[in-house]
Amino acid sequence: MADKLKDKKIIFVVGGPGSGKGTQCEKVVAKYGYTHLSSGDLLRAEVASGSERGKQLQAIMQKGELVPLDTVLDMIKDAMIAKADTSKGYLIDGYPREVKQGEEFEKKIGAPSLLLYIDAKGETMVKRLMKRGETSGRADDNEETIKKRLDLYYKATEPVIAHYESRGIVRKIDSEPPVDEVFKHVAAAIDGLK
Ligand SMILES: Nc1ncnc2c1ncn2[C@@H]1O[C@H](COP(=O)(O)OP(=O)(O)O)[C@@H](O)[C@H]1O
Ligand SMILES: Nc1ncnc2c1ncn2[C@H]1C[C@H](O)[C@@H](COP(=O)(O)OP(=O)(O)O)O1
Ligand SMILES: [Mg+2]
Repeated sequence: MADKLKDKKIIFVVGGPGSGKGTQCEKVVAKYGYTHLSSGDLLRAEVASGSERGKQLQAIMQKGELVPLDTVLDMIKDAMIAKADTSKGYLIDGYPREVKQGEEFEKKIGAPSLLLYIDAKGETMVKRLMKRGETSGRADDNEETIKKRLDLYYKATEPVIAHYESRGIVRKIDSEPPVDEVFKHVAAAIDGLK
């Protein structure tokens, strides 16, 4: 089955909570027709299903912690396979969140051609998440959980960027400007892919 994923373009989209990963991914889908898979969205869909596993995931996410690696990776892989016949390539949003996740992904699926590093200041991310929390209904968009998510991002996820830098596939995108401005740089990075 995983053979279906051979030779597909893979783009990792990495950045802090509220940095704008999901926003930029939607624009990439519209312009380039890539398949957008957000690990957070996949997990929230499992929670919404009301399954026993969903209840366990909800408790972890509400605390701002990472769910077990195998759970997320299996979900991403299944979703990739489900779209393989029609997909030009994949935007993997919110994964890897730690170096080990990247290593396991490469063992089971394949190597990324590009890592988009969506970068915003801590205070910007907090402001955006507090605003998003007014309407998102997300159990983790509250002050206490946001702080934990940010701490975990700096501790566990930032090292992911350094890990891929030596391969020359990291493109750092300043996500402070307005959305369309940020997207120009995202598009330039994708246009640079062979
Ligand atoms: N460049 C930007 N300027 C202003 N607001 C932004 C920008 N990018 C995203 N946002 C807003 O910030 C919030 C978080 O964006 P989102 O794409 O959900 O981030 P992430 O997926 O990285 O958590 C959203 O409410 C979004 O509308
Ligand atoms: N790759 C991953 N590994 C472990 N847990 C993950 C994960 N991706 C998402 N989660 C869990 C923990 C996160 O705090 C929560 C929300 O993730 P998200 O929707 O990607 O957040 P955001 O888009 O705000 O960065 O889901
Ligand atoms: Mg998101």
